[in-house]
Parts: sequence; structure tokens; C-alpha cells
Amino acid sequence: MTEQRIGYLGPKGTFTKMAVDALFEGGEFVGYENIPACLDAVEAGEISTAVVPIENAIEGSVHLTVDYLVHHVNQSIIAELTVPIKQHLLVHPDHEGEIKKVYSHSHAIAQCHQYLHTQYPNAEVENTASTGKAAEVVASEGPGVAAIANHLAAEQNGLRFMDTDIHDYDNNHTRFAVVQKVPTTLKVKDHPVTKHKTTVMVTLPKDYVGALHQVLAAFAWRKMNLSKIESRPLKTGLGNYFFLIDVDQPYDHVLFPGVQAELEALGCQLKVLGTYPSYQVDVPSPVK
Ligand SMILES: O=C(O)C(=O)C[C@]1(C(=O)O)C=C[C@@H](O)C=C1
Repeated sequence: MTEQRIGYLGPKGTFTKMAVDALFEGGEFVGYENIPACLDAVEAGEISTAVVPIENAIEGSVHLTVDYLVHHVNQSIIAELTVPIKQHLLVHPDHEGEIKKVYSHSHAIAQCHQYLHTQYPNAEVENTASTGKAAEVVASEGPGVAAIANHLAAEQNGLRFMDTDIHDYDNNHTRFAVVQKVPTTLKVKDHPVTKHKTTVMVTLPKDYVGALHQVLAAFAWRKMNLSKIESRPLKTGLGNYFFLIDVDQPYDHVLFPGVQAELEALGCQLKVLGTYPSYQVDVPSPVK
């Protein structure tokens, strides 16, 4: 395996590919049909690194990514990249008349709910595994259908812009996680590191009064800032959750072990999912 063989949510023209192009300095790139396939490829050693979407500013966490990282693979987040997201409505160049069906990734559809509701209330909406896939489907189906996707997908599939910037809220960004099985140094472009973060997963022994308060207190009195906390089902029964917590500092050998010992004394478990630099990159989004 070459040193930097990077898998991403493909096919061509996805936002994930855009993020990959913006971040990496060289390497071999492999597109996968869906997020689990991409993470499985890291697990199998087919690729050294995967880039997958993890959170969008409008629609929130990409649960498939979070859950797959927690339940199905043993990988670490080694970097994250935030890029602006601009959604466009793309059609076949020969299209005219009514749009009967709109294809896209579920997160992209969610980012444009209000737009679809007001502009195309009668169009059928169908999920695809990525926005790039939606653009491919429109290119092969021809006139009468549309894709929500980016300018790269338009360019690479020969589609026409029916409408641009159709996301419901202007401040649209997605965070992408870069994951590896065995963390190695990445060859990335010369972007400034915005901050360093550490993501931990905390499980509580059972539900009791003040349990989460005690967990948060372990970070609070050490003056460790948390930038995100989210509960997800443990998938062991209703009411059983784990907490995913982003801490705004790199892992260290004093504060984090201190938190871990304190939580373990309470019967909780803490697992570090990664400690990593965070990059924010402005990708160009020309529309014609
Ligand atoms: O479908 C794509 O283009 C993706 O890269 C996936 C994804 C996502 O899962 O959120 C990435 C960015 C946008 O938020 C919409 C879709």
C-alpha cells in the first residue's frame, strides 16, 4: 500500500471529494459508494485513510458516520476539515418543463427542505448515497429529473444549473473527519490549524439523578472547554445512550487521565476517539 492512499465518499463530484482535494498534498484517491464501505476499507487495510462527513451546520450530525465509528470499526479521528457547502439544483442539458423527481443525499435534501417544499411541492424526492451519485443518476436518466449537488458534480457530469444556492440557510458548512486505523502523519496542504480537539465517548453505567452533571463536572472544574455534546443510542434498548463529547484541546497526560479516573470511579467509561488538528478551508464554488 502506498503511504497515503485515501478513501472518500464518492463517486466523483461529492462534497467529500471537494474536502479531500482541499486538504491533501498528493496521494492516491479512491471513491467508495457509501460511508460504511469507505470505513470498512480502512479496517481491511485497502486504504490508509478515510474521509467521511461527520456534521453539517444545518442538519446536524451524520449519524451513519458516528455510529459506524463507534459500533463497527476501531479507528481514530486524526484530523477534521470544515468546508462551506453550496447546494445547486442540477438538470440534464436537454431538460425543459416539469421536474418530476429530485435526487440527492439525505443530508443535502434536509439542507434544502424549505426550498423543495415551496418551489417543487409536487416533485418526488429520492435519496441517493451521495450528491455525486445523484448527479450521475440525472445524467443517465436525462430530462425530467434533477439532482441537488455541487458545482463539481455539475461540471463532471455535464449538467446544467437550474437554480443555485438553494440551501435554506446561508451559513452552510460540513465537517469531515479524517480517520485511520493506526494514526500516521498526513501530508496536507499548508492550511493553518484552527484549533486542536479531542473527541471522547462516554457511557454511563445506568440512568441516575445527576449522572450527566457529574460527567460534565469532571471537565468543567479542570477548565476544559467542550464544543459539542451529543447523545446517541447504544442500540441495547430504549433509554440507553452514549455521549460523544468534543473537547477543545489536544489530549494530554494529566487532565484527560484525571477525567478518565474520575469518571471510572463513578462507574462510567471513557474512550478517546481521536485527538486531532482542526482545519477550516474555503473551497471555491463557481456557478455558471
Ligand atoms: O453527498 C455528498 O456529496 C457528501 O459528501 C455527503 C454530505 C453529507 O453526508 O453531509 C456531505 C456534505 C453535505 O452536507 C451533503 C452531503
